[in-house]
Formats: sequence, C-alpha cells, structure tokens
Amino acid sequence: MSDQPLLEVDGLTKHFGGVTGLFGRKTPILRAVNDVSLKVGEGETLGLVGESGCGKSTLGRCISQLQEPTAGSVKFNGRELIGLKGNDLRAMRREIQVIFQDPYGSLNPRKTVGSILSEAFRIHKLHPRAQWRDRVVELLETVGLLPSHIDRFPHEFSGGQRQRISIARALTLRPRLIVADEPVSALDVSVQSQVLNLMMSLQRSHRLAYLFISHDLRVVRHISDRVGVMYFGRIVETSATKALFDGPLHPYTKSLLSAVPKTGRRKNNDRLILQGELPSPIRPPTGCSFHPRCPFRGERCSSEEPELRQVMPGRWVSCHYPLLEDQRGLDSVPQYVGEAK
Ligand SMILES: Nc1ncnc2c1ncn2[C@@H]1O[C@H](COP(=O)(O)OP(=O)(O)OP(=O)(O)O)[C@@H](O)[C@H]1O
Repeated sequence: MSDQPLLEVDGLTKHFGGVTGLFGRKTPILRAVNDVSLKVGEGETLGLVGESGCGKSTLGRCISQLQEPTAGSVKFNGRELIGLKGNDLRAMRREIQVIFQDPYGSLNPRKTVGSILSEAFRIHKLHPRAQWRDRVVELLETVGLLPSHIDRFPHEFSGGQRQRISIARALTLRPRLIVADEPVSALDVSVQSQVLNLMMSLQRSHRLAYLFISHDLRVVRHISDRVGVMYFGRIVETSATKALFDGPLHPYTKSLLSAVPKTGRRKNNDRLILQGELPSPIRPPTGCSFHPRCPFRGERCSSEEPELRQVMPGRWVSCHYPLLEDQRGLDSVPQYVGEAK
C-alpha cells in the first residue's frame, strides 16, 4: 500500500430533514452519519459492519457521491470529491463504482445483458462501437458467465448470476474502488461464497479496493483486510480483521461478535448479549451513543462523547473504557484497564 490512501474520508456527516415545511415548522433532523473518518488503501478491502439502520448505506452513498453529505471531506487519490460537478464528477464515477444488494432491482429488466453492460461505454464514449460486443463478452467471461448470455434479459438468470452481471457492470469502466453494499445478502449461503471468491479474485487481477458493507460478520471476516464497526452513525472501532475478531475492544463490537455462534472447541465463554435497540436518530443520547445499552458504562459515558482514538498500532476505538482487560501488552494505555463499571 502506498503512503497516500486511495480513499480518505474525514468528518463525513449526513443529516436528513431539518427542512422548513408547511406552516413554517422544521422537520426533525435525523443524524444518519456523524463525523466518520476512514481510509482505504489501493487493493485493500475495508469491511463496514453494524446493525440495520446504523448508517452504513448512507455512508457508502455519500462516499460514492450518490448522496451529498452535510459536511466533511471525501478524497480519492488525494483529490476532493465533494462539490464536483459535470465532467469532473463523471470522470470520478469511472474510478468509484457501486454494487447493490438487490441485483434484480438495479438491472433494467427491459434491457439485455449486452445492452446493460455496454451502456457505460456509450455514456463515457469508450471504445469504438464495433468493439462493444467483444468487450462485453470479455466482461462476461471475467465474471464467470458465458458469451451466449449476452442477449438474455436479467429475469433469465439466478440471483448469483445477476450479481455477477452487476459486478461485470461495475467493472466496465475499470474502477479502482468498488463500494459493495450488502452484495451477497440476498443470496443463498453456497452462492454467497462463490460471489465472494469471485470478488476476491477480481481484486487480485484488477488491483481493486473494496468498501464492503454488510451486517453479516462471517462474510466481512472472510473478505476484509480491515474492519470498521459502525454504531448509530459513527465508527466505534477499526482494526485489522484478525485482531478485531480475536479481541474486540469496544463493548459494541464484543456484543456483535457474541451474537455469532462459535463452532468446535471455541466457545463464547464471555458472551455479551446486547440489550435494547438502536436509539432514535432524531433524539440521540447524550455522551456516548452506546451508553444506554452498555454494561460497562462508567461515569463519563452519559456526558462526554468519546473520540475515536488510537489505542495501539492499527486499532482505533471510540470508548472511554475499552475492554482492554482481555488484552496483553497494552502498557501504553493502562489507565483504561479496570475502570469499567
Ligand atoms: N433518504 C433518507 N431520508 C431520511 N432518512 C433516511 C434516508 N436514508 C436513510 N435514512 C435514515 O438514516 C438512517 C441510516 O440508514 P441506512 O440505510 O444508512 O442504515 P444501514 O446501516 O445501511 O441499514 P440497513 O442495513 O437496514 O440498510 C436510518 O435511520 C434511516 O431511516
């Protein structure tokens, strides 16, 4: 990975509402994403996990410029994307592509696969028209489909094949980053692994980076180099994948991992079962947004919002009392050990 990250997000915030409606009344502000910062290196996969409604998709849409953020910065290859218009925005769209959960909903049912896959060539004026068919056949083969599929319509394919078509469409412009929003959640488990393996092999052959959004920890663990855990619009922990799964530091991460059954001799001896539900994004709790559900909350938690801070190389946690008692060799931050309630 080079020093400059491919994607650098700083303080990204997205609020909905807050508009003045009829009779001069303002609609409530819904804080979907709050002050999120993250980096993705070239050829790297950052997995993003969290409960439904925590803001993962909104963050993905703001990064890929499908939604305008309320505040913050999104730099791609060092260049600010927020505020880009016209040709500049179009050029950026070639570099960052999106894959959605529902491949059927995102593929035009009235168009053939050939027409769906060559659309980007037309819009971006790529390749002479006479070459489009050959290019589409190449793309189909790249994602494990057949040249004969070119004249078929999306409804003639299985869910896994449709997701392969979505992946092929994302590849048409040779992007460097793909924001994949729950790309395998609608698929059977056996098909999930085929699509994940395809994405991983394309990553190697095309040097792709992924921002991989999923609520499924097994899937994220399989594909990610690093993981960001989101809670209530914020990233509460980021870490290399293995370190996160071996020893979660944020109580929320621990509770998420506790919900995944362990097999064989590895048992969940110290399970942390999460109580309650996500708070209302219209009426956020004071202090740490996780404190109403946190069994480890201490005095500061209801009044002071914790910063996302580095607690060891490569690990960032937003918690006043991260669960360091599980860890060894953390002399740099002893003041947090044992302070938890
Ligand atoms: N266009 C919108 N207008 C208003 N509120 C929205 C809009 N899009 C998302 N939200 C709200 O923002 C919050 C975050 O939603 P988002 O879809 O980003 O979460 P998520 O973690 O991706 O959840 P899921 O996995 O269920 O899609 C939710 O409270 C949602 O209701």
